[in-house]
Amino acid sequence: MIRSTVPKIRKKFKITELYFYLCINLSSAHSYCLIFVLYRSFAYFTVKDRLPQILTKVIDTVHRYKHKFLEEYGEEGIDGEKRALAYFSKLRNEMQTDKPIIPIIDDLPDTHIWNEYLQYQKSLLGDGEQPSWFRSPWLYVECYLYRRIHEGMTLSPPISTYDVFMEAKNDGYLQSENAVIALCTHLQEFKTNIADTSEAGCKEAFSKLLQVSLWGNKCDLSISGGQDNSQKFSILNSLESFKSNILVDNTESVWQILSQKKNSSRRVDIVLDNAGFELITDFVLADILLSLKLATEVHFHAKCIPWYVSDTTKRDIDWTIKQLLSTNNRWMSKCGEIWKENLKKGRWVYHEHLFWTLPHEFCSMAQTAPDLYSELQKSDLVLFKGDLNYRKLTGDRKWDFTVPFTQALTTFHPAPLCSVRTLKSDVQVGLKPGAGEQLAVSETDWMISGKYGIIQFDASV
Ligand SMILES: O=P(O)(O)OC[C@H]1O[C@](O)(CO)[C@@H](O)[C@@H]1O
Ligand SMILES: [Mn+2]
Repeated sequence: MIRSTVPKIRKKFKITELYFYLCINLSSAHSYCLIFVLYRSFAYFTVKDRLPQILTKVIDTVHRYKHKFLEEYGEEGIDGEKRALAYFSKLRNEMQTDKPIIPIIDDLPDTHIWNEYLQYQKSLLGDGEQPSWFRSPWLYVECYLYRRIHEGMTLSPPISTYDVFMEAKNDGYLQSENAVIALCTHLQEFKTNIADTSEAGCKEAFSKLLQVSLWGNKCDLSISGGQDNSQKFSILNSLESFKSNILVDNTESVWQILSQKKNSSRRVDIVLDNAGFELITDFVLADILLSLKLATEVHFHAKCIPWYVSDTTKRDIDWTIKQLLSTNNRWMSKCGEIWKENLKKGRWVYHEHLFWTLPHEFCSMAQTAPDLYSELQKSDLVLFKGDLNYRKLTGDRKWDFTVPFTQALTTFHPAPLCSVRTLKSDVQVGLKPGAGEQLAVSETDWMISGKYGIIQFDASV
């Protein structure tokens, strides 16, 4: 059991407890209710069903690419494919039979950090106990799975650099094309009249695009187990009706911080989440930040390795801009041109750091990745996109719903920051007394359905 070093936490169901109740107490009548509650935990469902489903899709993808590997690398490509498939089948078996978590054996810059973290997990258990797939914190095992998938490819040359989620990410973008067109059109048309737009009009435009970026976060391929989860229609017309689903809306504070010194140099950082439609919504937001002179530089932080199926890597950014440039839709290609130029001229800056693909909570960033922490300290506002970032911001603990966001962040205060996230896991803070409980009465899945969202700000540094 992981213990928090911070006060006022609610105990989180650990997979450990759950597994043992299921195995040992199934016949005991008094524990029946408990089993039921635990059995319904999202963590358990994720590790038992969703992660094996994702891994099965990876196996299928690598298998389907056999001919491409043969074409590209000859027989060695086939050997690589076989090695990767054997690795993934073994990994799936380890996960499904609750084998101990084993050290990472590839030789990448983060390998030793992962192995030290495993030692740390061991130290939290009793003597002789081993962390295993069902006896470890959810955040850790889920991140570990993606790192093992990366290891599986790394150890399978010559196909090592192939992104096993690339196809799903690309398809997600292509299936969202109508929504992308609507958004690019909206942005560029707004910008043609920007000089005549009042302060109130600018604020409204910003607020709208911040909401679009929020709802763009519904489209992740991890929650859907790798299945299509694209945005099929424009969300611009639905914003008004979605507004009541924003449980914490600190847009006003975000606006205040950005508009107070308009025209002076200001840096906004966006810690990106998913590629596909969500990435377009983030680019649109970054574009309006510059166009409204709310920021002079936007810094993007992406993942160095394929992660949580749909998370954005450098390849996804390049691919997305290429796609925009190659269409014959006027506004899409215009967006592509402007965004490419922004990156070239340094108005948009791309960053990668391996800390984003570690299992660590963000409150350990200052120790584990001091260079990244100092980089974020240069920012006037850091936007954290998505659910996984929220879990890491809050340490993925079962906080009381009413605990202030600033308290759940514990020591993580590099700069004013804002989480823009749809709820897809069972952690939420900063709600009004009774609000969470009331939602739970009518919608048991309110924390995991993606129907609700937050724009949650914290200014303490
Ligand atoms: O892309 P996001 O918003 O970080 O969501 C990732 C998903 O993966 C999860 O970790 C569950 O697998 C949830 O937190 C969330 O549903
Ligand atoms: Mn994601």
